[in-house]
Order: sequence, then structure tokens, then C-alpha cells
Amino acid sequence: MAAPKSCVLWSYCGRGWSRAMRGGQLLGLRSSWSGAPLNARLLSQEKRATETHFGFETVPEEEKGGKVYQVFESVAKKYDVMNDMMSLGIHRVWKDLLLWKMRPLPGTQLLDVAGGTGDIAFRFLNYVQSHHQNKQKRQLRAQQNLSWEEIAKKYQNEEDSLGGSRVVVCDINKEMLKVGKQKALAQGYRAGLAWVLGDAEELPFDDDKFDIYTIAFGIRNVTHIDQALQEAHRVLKPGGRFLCLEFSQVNNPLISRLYDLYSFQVIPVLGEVIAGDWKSYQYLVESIRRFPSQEEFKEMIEDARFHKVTYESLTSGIVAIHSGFKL
Ligand SMILES: COc1cc(O)cc(C/C=C(\C)CC/C=C(\C)CC/C=C(\C)CC/C=C(\C)CC/C=C(\C)CC/C=C(\C)CC/C=C(\C)CC/C=C(\C)CC/C=C(\C)CCC=C(C)C)c1O
Ligand SMILES: C[S@@+](CC[C@H](N)C(=O)[O-])C[C@H]1O[C@@H](n2cnc3c(N)ncnc32)[C@H](O)[C@@H]1O
Repeated sequence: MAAPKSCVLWSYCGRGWSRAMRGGQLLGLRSSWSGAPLNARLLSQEKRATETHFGFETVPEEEKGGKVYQVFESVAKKYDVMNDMMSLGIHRVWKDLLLWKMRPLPGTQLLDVAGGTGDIAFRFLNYVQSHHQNKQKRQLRAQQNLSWEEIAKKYQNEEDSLGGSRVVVCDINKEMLKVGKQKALAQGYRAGLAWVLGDAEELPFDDDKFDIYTIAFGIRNVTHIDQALQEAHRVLKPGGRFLCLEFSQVNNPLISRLYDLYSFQVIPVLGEVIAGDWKSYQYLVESIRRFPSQEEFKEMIEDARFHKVTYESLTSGIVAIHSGFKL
């Protein structure tokens, strides 16, 4: 039976996640297990390690990736319109807030994992371009003796308009990337942007390559979240920053009731009506409930050796932004 890919195994117990194993040693198993002989406990542990969840379904680990792939292959063409309809446009604000938190400096090399149709990448390009243009304007005002040719040249160089910043969108799904590339073409994004097919658990990049790693609404879909976090750590430069925007836990009981009602009663119906796809949107709401809480996810990020890990809950905890640094 295949061993878990990494040294820390997280298992889902009810609504919470518990750290079960580190470096092959059992650390904190659930109390109901504590009376069982060690062998039986290890066997059960191993069995659990080969199964995972896909929404509320339990599936063999090897099957989850394929199922997730089908979901995003199926929703790709309607993905953007669905997000606006379902969230009444609020997802745009959450994504803007991620950029404000990031505050990229000139020359930033960003890797946007599970970048899908490019929402984070386009926001990044807008941000760095507008900041760089403002800087250039200030410099031009200071150098008033430049010729018109020199001024025109400064504005014509597209790469230069980003101040050396670049973003790589990496996603496992060809269809999502295809929609993203079409959007980029239609909206005129060309310079400083690359699209790469790749798995968050096994990134096709060298060590210490990026200043910032982002993952927005992506990590919830990954089979081994701990492995994806370790990969994030590997590809970041020392001093680099990890930022994750993901659904989280609503703590206010009244809002939580309304949120559940909306999620389970409205979202799959909208999925069926707009995209002809009930199942994918049922998976969406179920996968949200399966994802660890703000504090639990923070611990997972710390386990991947990130430092100064913090989070901010948005819209009553419907989503949260987690941040951490590679030192
Ligand atoms: C297949 O996988 C996926 C597919 C995708 O298309 C996207 C994703 C990943 C997700 C994103 C990129 C983000 C964008 C997508 C979403 C936000 C969809 C998921 C949405 C939720 C889980 C629910 C949260 C929604 C919101 C905060 C938007 C605001 C919605 C409302 C205010 C409710 C609108 C009310 C109606 C339409 C009336 C009909 C409603 C009912 C009969 C049910 C009763 C509901 C209520 C009375 C109100 C509902 C209350 C709330 C939602 C909580 C409000 C919270 C506060 C005020 C703080 C992907 O993985
Ligand atoms: C909900 S979309 C998020 C897209 C985009 N980040 C956004 O905020 O709109 C989730 C994305 O995660 C991608 N994904 C799922 N598993 C992945 C994995 N193991 N590696 C890379 N991308 C993955 C899907 O293909 C999909 O494009």
C-alpha cells in the first residue's frame, strides 16, 4: 500500500482536522483509538491514508485528482459567469483584497498556482503596471529635458511597463488554462505573463525561483494539501511570501445557518440552471465544508516551515487569506 507522500498526515474527523502522524511516529490519535493494539492502529492508519474525500464522498486517493479534473473541465467555459452570479460579484472584492495584501514591489516574480482563468494574474498585471506607470510619470516629470522620442520609447516597451514583474499561471487543467489564455488575448494581456500546465503537488519549477506564491480557491481541491504547501515552500526564494485565498469557517451561528441554506439550496440549482451542472456545484459546497478552519489551516502552513503565519477572515469567515514567509 502506498505510503503517504509527506511526513505529516492530516485526517478529517467530523468538522475538524487532526494531525495524526509525523515522521512515521503516531502523535495524537483520536481517543477512541487509544485502546487498540499498536499494529491494528497502524494498519487502520495506513488504510485511512489511502482514502480521501471528494466533497462528502470517500474515495481512494488515486481517484480524487481525476474527479477534480472532470469538475473543472466541465465548468471551465461557464466558470467566470458562475462566480459572478453565485457570489453576486463578491469574489472580485476578495481577489482585489488579496492583491492589496500582496502589495507587489517592482520586479516581483509571482507564481499563481491553480490560477485557472487568470483572475489573480490579471489583477497582478494591472497593479504592477499602474504602479510602474505612476513611477515613470514621476521620473519623467523630474527629468524635464528628455526628448519626445525618449519619452515615447519609455511608454512603448511593453515589458518595461511592468517594471520587470512577471506572473506565471500554473494549473493542472487544460480547459481552465485555455479559457484563461483566450481571456488574456481578448483583454490585451501579453507581456509578463506565462501559462504552465502543472500540478500543485509537483510543481515544474526549480527551487528558490519566485518572490510570491498565490493560490486562490485552489488548495481545497488538491489531494495532498501538505505536499502542495511543501512545494510552495520549495519554489519560493528565501524571504518569499505564500498567500492563500480560500473558503473558510463562518463562526457566527446565524450567518452560518443562512450561509448553509444558500450554499446547499441555491448554489447547485444555479449550477444546473446556468451551467447545466448540478454535481460540480454540489462538489463545490461540500468541499468548502470539508476544508479546515482558519486556525487548523494556519497550523498546516506552519508545518510546511513557513514563518510569521497569519490570516484574515473576510465576509464573516466565508473566506480567509492566509499569509506566511519562507525564511
Ligand atoms: C466547481 O468548483 C468551483 C466552481 C466555481 O464556479 C467557483 C469555485 C471557486 C469559488 C470562487 C472562485 C469564488 C466565487 C464563487 C462563489 C462565492 C460561490 C460560492 C458561494 C458560496 C459558498 C456562498 C457565499 C456567497 C456569498 C457570500 C455571496 C452573497 C450571497 C447572498 C447575499 C445571498 C443571495 C440571496 C439570494 C440569491 C436569495 C435566495 C436565497 C435563499 C432562498 C436561501 C437563503 C439565503 C439567504 C437568506 C441569504 C444567504 C446568506 C449568506 C450567503 C450569508 C451572508 C453573509 C454575510 C452577510 C456576511 C469552485 O471551486
Ligand atoms: C476554483 S478554481 C480557482 C481558479 C482561480 N484561482 C480563481 O481564483 O478564480 C480551482 C482551480 O484549481 C485547479 N486545480 C485543482 N487541483 C489542482 C492541482 N493539483 N494543481 C494545480 N491546479 C489544480 C483547477 O484546475 C481549477 O482551475
